[in-house]
Amino acid sequence: MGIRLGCIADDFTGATDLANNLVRAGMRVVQLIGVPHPGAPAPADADAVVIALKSRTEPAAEAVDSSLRALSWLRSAGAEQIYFKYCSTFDSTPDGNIGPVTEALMDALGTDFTVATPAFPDNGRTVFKGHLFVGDTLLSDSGMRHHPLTPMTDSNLVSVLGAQSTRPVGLIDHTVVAAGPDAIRDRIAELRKDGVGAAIVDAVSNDDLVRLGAAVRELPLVTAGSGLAIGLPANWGLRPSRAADRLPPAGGHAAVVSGSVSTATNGQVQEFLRTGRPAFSVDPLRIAAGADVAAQALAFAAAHLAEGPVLVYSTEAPGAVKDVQGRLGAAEAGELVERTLARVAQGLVGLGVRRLVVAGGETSGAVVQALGLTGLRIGPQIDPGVPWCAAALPDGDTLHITLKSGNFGGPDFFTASFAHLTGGGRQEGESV
Ligand SMILES: Nc1ncnc2c1ncn2[C@@H]1O[C@H](COP(=O)(O)OP(=O)(O)O)[C@@H](O)[C@H]1O
Ligand SMILES: O=C(O)[C@@H](O)C(=O)COP(=O)(O)O
Repeated sequence: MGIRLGCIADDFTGATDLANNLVRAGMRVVQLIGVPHPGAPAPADADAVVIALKSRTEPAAEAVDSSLRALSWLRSAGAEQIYFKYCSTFDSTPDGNIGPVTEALMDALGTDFTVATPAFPDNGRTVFKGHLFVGDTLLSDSGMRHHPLTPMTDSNLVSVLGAQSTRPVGLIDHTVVAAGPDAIRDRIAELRKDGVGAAIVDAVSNDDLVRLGAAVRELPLVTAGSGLAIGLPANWGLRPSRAADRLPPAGGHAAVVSGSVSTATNGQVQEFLRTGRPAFSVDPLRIAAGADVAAQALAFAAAHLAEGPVLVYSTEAPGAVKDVQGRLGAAEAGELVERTLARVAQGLVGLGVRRLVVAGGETSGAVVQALGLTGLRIGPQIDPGVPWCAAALPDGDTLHITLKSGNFGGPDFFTASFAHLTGGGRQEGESV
């Protein structure tokens, strides 16, 4: 039998976030890094496969191409329904990539309608009357308005998605969602008749997502943040279970690599620094000036790894990031930092790090690719949306890794996360 749910995630932290929610809702999930070769067999015993792409900030045509290749592989693996996962803060630009990828997947699947909701109430993302809230504030008032690559300045998702789509975008509002799956199905039929291609769906609670999950059972394509995942496994008779989240015991040194400039990550870096633990700051302007910052970071790490987790970070507050972008260009600065942090991660593994926290979706993509990881096994949840994972390094050794979405995780995530791993991982002298 093939897989049931085939998922395409537009970044790597988003992929583990989705896999985590599916596992918790009872699915056996395999996460693959990038699109497998066309003939590669589907993993045995998986209910869902999540293909992690780094397509969120690619040019739209490239994002469409990689998403369609992922779709083609997932269909050949037997997927009965496709889930396009994007960020719970709807990270995108007027050029895409949520709209273009959604429409390309719809065309390839021969479907005229899909739903769109980034709601993830467990992490404070709710959608009401089509407007996205991050905690108590509108998206456009949240830290996301300063995002270096995908600044979000409009909270009205009907207009945000509309600007990226050729088809009309509609709304399934909360009165309908609250009325249950039949009411949602009726509204979908109505919107379809009006020629609407995609509808933003309100959801302010997990119950809303469960109702939506039941209502979209027959849709070939759903698009969402990771929240909708809690409502889908039940469509195949699956129930929540903790059996799927056990990982092998962890060992080796611990380190954190942070290229996220999100508000929550800034707080986590500040908290780590406040505790006086070893931390190395990566300055993009020094990289641009030709300094071998990766080598310097690794020399620092080598001297401090025995003390406990070492942090290497480029995380800065919005003002400093804007300044760097003004001098180097936003894309260029991003790439420069990602390349450096990926080299740092490679070097850290060379120094014996086997428990690695990576913060930021783009950063995670660069790190995971540089480490040559091809798949992740999903382990226990640290905070909503963030699980520990285990991966085989190219030499066969096991690396425990967590890919932390920028705005997820508690203030002490960079130390508290390590306590969620079992095994004799702690090093002598380590103070976590
Ligand atoms: N100090 C910095 N100045 C400019 N750009 C930076 C800086 N630090 C990180 N970046 C870049 O900003 C982007 C952050 O994106 P990401 O890793 O997805 O995390 P997040 O979305 O949480 O901010 C990456 O491309 C990263 O390389
Ligand atoms: O849905 C989410 O918020 C996350 O899964 C996610 O995709 C976050 O991306 P980054 O903020 O770039 O880590």
